[in-house]
Amino acid sequence: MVARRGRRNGSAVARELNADNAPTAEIPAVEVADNGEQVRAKAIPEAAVARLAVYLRVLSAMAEQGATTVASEELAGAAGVNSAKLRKDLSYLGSYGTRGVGYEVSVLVGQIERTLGLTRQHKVAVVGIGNLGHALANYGGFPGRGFPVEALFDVDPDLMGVPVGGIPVSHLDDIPAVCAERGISIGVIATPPTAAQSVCDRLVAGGVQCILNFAPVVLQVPEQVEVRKVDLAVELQILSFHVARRADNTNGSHAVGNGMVVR
Ligand SMILES: NC(=O)c1ccc[n+]([C@@H]2O[C@H](COP(=O)([O-])OP(=O)(O)OC[C@H]3O[C@@H](n4cnc5c(N)ncnc54)[C@H](O)[C@@H]3O)[C@@H](O)[C@H]2O)c1
Repeated sequence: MVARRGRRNGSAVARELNADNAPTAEIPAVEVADNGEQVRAKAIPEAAVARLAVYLRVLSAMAEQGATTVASEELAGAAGVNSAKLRKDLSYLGSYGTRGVGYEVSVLVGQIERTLGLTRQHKVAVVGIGNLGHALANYGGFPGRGFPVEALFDVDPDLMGVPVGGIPVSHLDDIPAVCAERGISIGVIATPPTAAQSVCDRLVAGGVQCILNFAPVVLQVPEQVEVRKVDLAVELQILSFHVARRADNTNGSHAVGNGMVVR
């Protein structure tokens, strides 16, 4: 992950957080002390934060199937990481498991949810209801993970009032009022790049604290607003790099038997 900063209107900064996982970026974890106060705990590397989200998905599926405990090897295998990395990641939460038993699924789910700030719902608005926006608005998997889509915006007159995934599309100009009224905390930008900055400004004016940006453009935001940029082309380029590296026979994957590897 790369954080870029730039100046805007004097004190405001441009901040763009890319979706790749450079090992240096760290996120301070927040813990709840015995007296209920939130205290800063150990910083967690950005890449580990991304893996925590994967562990949570796997653990939630295990809990649904009735599992109460899980061995680190089993959780690591299901999450596609090696168990040393898993144990290191969970140690950031102060979770070390019990020898011979492993981790208590419900306890670990609670710890990861608290660390990722998932103990409350984050309402999402999607702006730009074209190909990508339609897919995101129709995707049923977000609400169950704590991210209900509660508002949709576009400028296309043909889309105004039309429900997509059950939510009627509103006009771009209504972003600040609707976001403030519905308590939207995450804005997803799926507009053409030329429109992305003005969309972003409206989301920020509506009190949105986090932006997930699919448009291929760097956004200027106030310091307190978090931006993540999603670029599938970059992911494909990273895959291409690994394929090229494998062709050179220099990759460092760990064999775990039967020719399979975990990463
Ligand atoms: N990051 C990725 O991996 C990835 C993948 C696919 C697309 N994209 C990007 O996502 C964006 C959307 O792609 P798409 O294929 O859905 O495009 P699309 O043309 O199908 O949809 C864009 C939508 O944005 C709306 N729009 C235009 N100006 C607007 C404005 N000012 N305010 C609100 N809405 C506005 C249009 O009416 C349209 O409905 C593009 O920027 C594209 O480059 C990124």
